Amino acid sequence: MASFEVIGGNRLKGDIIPQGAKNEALQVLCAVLMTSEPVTISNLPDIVDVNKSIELLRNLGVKVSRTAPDTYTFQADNINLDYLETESFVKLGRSIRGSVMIAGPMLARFGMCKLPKPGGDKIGRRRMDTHFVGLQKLGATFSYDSHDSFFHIEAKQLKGTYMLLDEASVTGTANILMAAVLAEGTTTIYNAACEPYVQQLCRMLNRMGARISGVGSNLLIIEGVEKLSGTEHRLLPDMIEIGSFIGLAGMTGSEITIKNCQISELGLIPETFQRLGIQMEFRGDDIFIPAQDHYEIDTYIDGSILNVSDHTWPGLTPDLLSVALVVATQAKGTALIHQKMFESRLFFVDKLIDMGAQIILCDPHRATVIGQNKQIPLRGIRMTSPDIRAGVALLIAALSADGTSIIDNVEQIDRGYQNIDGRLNTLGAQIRRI
Ligand SMILES: CC(=O)N[C@H]1[C@@H](OP(=O)(O)OP(=O)(O)OC[C@H]2O[C@@H](n3ccc(=O)[nH]c3=O)[C@H](O)[C@@H]2O)O[C@H](CO)[C@@H](O)[C@@H]1O
Ligand SMILES: C=C(OP(=O)(O)O)C(=O)O
Repeated sequence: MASFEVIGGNRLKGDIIPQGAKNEALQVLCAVLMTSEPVTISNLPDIVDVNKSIELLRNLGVKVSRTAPDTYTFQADNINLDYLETESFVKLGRSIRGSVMIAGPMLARFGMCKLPKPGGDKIGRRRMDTHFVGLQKLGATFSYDSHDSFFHIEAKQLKGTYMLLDEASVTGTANILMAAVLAEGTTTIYNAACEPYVQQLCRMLNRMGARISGVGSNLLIIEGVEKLSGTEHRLLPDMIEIGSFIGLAGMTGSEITIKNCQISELGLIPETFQRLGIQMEFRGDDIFIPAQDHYEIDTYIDGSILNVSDHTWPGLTPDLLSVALVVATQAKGTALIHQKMFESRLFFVDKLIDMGAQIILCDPHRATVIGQNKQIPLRGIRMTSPDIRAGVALLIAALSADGTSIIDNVEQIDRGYQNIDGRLNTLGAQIRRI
């Protein structure tokens, strides 16, 4: 198990380029299975989850060639369905969330898919019903083996239909959408997720010959086509990494420019951090954050306490609430952090409390944070990263703290942040991998 030793208290300075988006990568990598022609994807981050997805594709028989450090060409013209029966598939499938998104493409192209319950963060219940109910509505038959947690789905011919999803699941929408693209007739998906990840997947599929309209809304209409062709696709910058860097800059009083952010795709993320008191300027497509000795949390118009909560897109993504929470600990003022979607994502506040933060965990979903206005800095301690975003929030806390911290289990952070220690050290951080 790897750890970071972090010497806190340094101000960072300089430019940083966000990596390509992890959660978009996991979707579009599965979409290469939709055609026998070459698909080139660029701006792929070199992170554990993406590399595991690529390994999964390679093991399925996809030809993979790396043409630049962040660019790969994939050709799924000779898929080995027997791989789905192997131990290697079970192990790899269980280790990442993204593996679930092979279901839609495999079903559409090969009439079947088997897959183990996917991995990803342990942040509460992560049910898969929306995925499989949607695929069943397209005509697939489905079974689940609770002994080995295996899903099995098959269909001779998928048929378009109308469906109203019971929740706007991000990966569920991607799965159903990919199956519907090659179904016979028209599919309407209402209450579809519309995160930039899903929008990018739709744009990529349309370039491959799909006929999807309503992109960016929660009503997708898909006219089925017989086959798709190859394409080239570039990932958006990772909006969660951009939000993490904004929080890092505010918390450590650093002057940082985050380059090429595609600001128009960030939704409420910049505004959320502005309301927590972090100043920023949009300079073209860069976000400049000036060094700030103090920052103050906004209140509502009537003076009541700010509530930072997640919502399906275009609401605030749940993946940034841990960072927002840590930022609030050193602000002037009080905020309620309300994580509506996941019930086990706020427990990491124990570590922040050990560092000296003033937080009341009201229940598994809500924490009240009383900011210290940087008058009492956090103290460095030893802690373990429970999940990817709590891990990065703890790293930000450690970088702002007095003294040295050790963060264990940084494999969680490595799942989604490319060379985070190296990149932050070039800005003046002191992080050592031990
Ligand atoms: C690989 C990937 O892309 N992972 C992301 C994806 O996971 P993933 O696609 O697995 O998450 P889902 O969108 O399916 O759902 C996330 C959680 O929110 C709940 N839920 C969801 C929609 C809804 O309208 N109401 C509701 O309560 C679900 O029951 C579940 O507990 O989306 C999550 C929600 O943005 C993000 O945290 C994950 O980083
Ligand atoms: C929860 C996350 O990822 P995953 O769905 O891969 O566990 C995340 O990216 O914050």
